[in-house]
Amino acid sequence: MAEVGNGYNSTGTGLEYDRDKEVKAFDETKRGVKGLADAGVTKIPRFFVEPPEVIAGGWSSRDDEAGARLDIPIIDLGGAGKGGNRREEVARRIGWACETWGFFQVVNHGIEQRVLDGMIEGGRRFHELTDEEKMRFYSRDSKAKVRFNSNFDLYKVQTANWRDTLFLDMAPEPLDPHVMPLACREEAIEYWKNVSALGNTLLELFSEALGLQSTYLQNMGCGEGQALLPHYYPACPEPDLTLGASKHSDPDFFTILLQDHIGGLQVLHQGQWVNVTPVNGALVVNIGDLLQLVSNGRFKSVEHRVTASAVGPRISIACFFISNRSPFRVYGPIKELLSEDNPPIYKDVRLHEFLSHYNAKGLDGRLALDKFKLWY
Ligand SMILES: O=C(O)CCC(=O)C(=O)O
Ligand SMILES: [Fe+2]
Repeated sequence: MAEVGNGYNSTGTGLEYDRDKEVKAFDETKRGVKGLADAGVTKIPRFFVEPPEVIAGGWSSRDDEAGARLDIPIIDLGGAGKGGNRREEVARRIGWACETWGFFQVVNHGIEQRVLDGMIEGGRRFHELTDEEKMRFYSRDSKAKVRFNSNFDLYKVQTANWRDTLFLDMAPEPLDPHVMPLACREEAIEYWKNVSALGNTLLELFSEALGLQSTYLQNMGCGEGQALLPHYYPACPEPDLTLGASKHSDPDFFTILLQDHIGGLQVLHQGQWVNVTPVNGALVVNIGDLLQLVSNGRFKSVEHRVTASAVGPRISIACFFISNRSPFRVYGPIKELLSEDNPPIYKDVRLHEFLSHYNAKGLDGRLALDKFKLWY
């Protein structure tokens, strides 16, 4: 049967379309999605086309019952430093946000606007390098501490995302600045110093919100590893057919995200997609699967996605807070949080077991943590 258009049902079994070959050819250009956008494609390749039901239902902000626009909580961190007059109140509010939304934005976080703007511009500069300069960093080797690619899970997933990413593994081993692209080196180092300090403050606040000693989560190594990911979402010629990032939850303890003014990030809240409206100067914080696991399900790792847009490029910088990657380190529900009324719902799991599960599946939107649930 002849294949029509670029519909999802064109699965690559037809004579005219060899999906694997097309995916490989795309990868081998080492130009990423930006290469397609720059070439002026008016139709996106079929392996980017999502089934319509995957895209449906989420283009606008959800309204609450009173008709007001619903958005994730915004938390003012002013006065929330150690000994600050708002510390307790802020810890409580963060605890509430982590239990109900798994996502919130922070303002008055102490990182200068200049540093935020510099990081966005650095990310832009990297992705807008000439193909030749950028290609030198193209790699799918997850051991490479600096790597650029499009769709880290390109060969594992059904449908690719309209996005390119630079990965910078900043910690626990310090990253040699000389291996970082000059286009964003200074900006990334400065932003990372600031964002890792904010990460430490958040870990203290998360600990306090859980009723634990301030240093509890830090002592568990929750923020020892940090990866900085400048993402680039080019303008898309057919934004209704694909996504910038598929529905997923983050396989880390938590993430701090800096986004530009374009928007497109959506959070799944009570079964509906809620837009995360860009707020100038704010940072988005979300709980990852490992914090859901160690908090025994109290903090929620919530699924999110990024829509594609005809307007772009959109730039965002994710900072993943992971552990020190010692493969045999075991994470499980924190004993102090457990009781007869709150028995463990997750198993203790070795980090390598946890991560290999994620590496095998890519961003596929399934609730990965369920695999580590205890059977009752
Ligand atoms: O770009 C965004 O807004 C979200 C990125 C994201 O979800 C991720 O890096 O895990
Ligand atoms: Fe994410």
